[in-house]
Amino acid sequence: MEDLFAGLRCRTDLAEGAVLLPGFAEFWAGQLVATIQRLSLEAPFRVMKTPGGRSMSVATTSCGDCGWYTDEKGYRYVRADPLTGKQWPKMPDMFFELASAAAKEAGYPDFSPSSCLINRYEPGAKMGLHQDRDEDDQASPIVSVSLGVPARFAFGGLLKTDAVQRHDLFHGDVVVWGGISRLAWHGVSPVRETFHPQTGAMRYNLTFRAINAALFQP
Ligand SMILES: O=C(O)CCC(=O)C(=O)O
Ligand SMILES: [Fe+2]
Repeated sequence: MEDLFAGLRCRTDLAEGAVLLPGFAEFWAGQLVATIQRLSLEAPFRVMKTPGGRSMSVATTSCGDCGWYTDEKGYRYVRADPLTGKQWPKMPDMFFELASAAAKEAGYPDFSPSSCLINRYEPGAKMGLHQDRDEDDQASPIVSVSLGVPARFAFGGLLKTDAVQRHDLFHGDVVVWGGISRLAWHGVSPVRETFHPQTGAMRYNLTFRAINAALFQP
């Protein structure tokens, strides 16, 4: 479903340091989707396993200096893709510029992302409430871009038990959280079966993070 109302939905402060920017990536969105397809030829989408052995419901890949990874060895960033043995694809300039611009708009003018996790949600896929805490640089914010079919995003506080607010995220929406909200709990409800002209039944999410790649294993 096209988001016909992006222009009517307003910038929304979710918490101190956290903001929803409706439609911020709309101008780039078509090209972002095409670029994801190209990147996935080099570093294919795959379903990763949690350290406890459970399959994630999203399929993922990465680009940039390092990529987030999970398997029986734990959650971590790796400089080479364990599936192909090759470096992750370089982060496209357009990705970097979009993420930096969104961070600047949200009040983080110095954000320099080094890793972009690409999540692909098919109908029914979800992401349980979690914190993004595997990054060495927690002074930098997280920039999260939604593409394709909509999803219901939950954004809570610093404690798992804190109340969550829920927002529908549409094609081109961006959420940024950092500062004292950097470790806020967040998650995505199961994606409904619906259609988007650019992605079919899929939702994609780009999650930009600043990592000091030199600290991470090959
Ligand atoms: O898909 C989303 O909107 C959020 C993804 C996320 O939180 C993550 O990859 O850590
Ligand atoms: Fe996350």
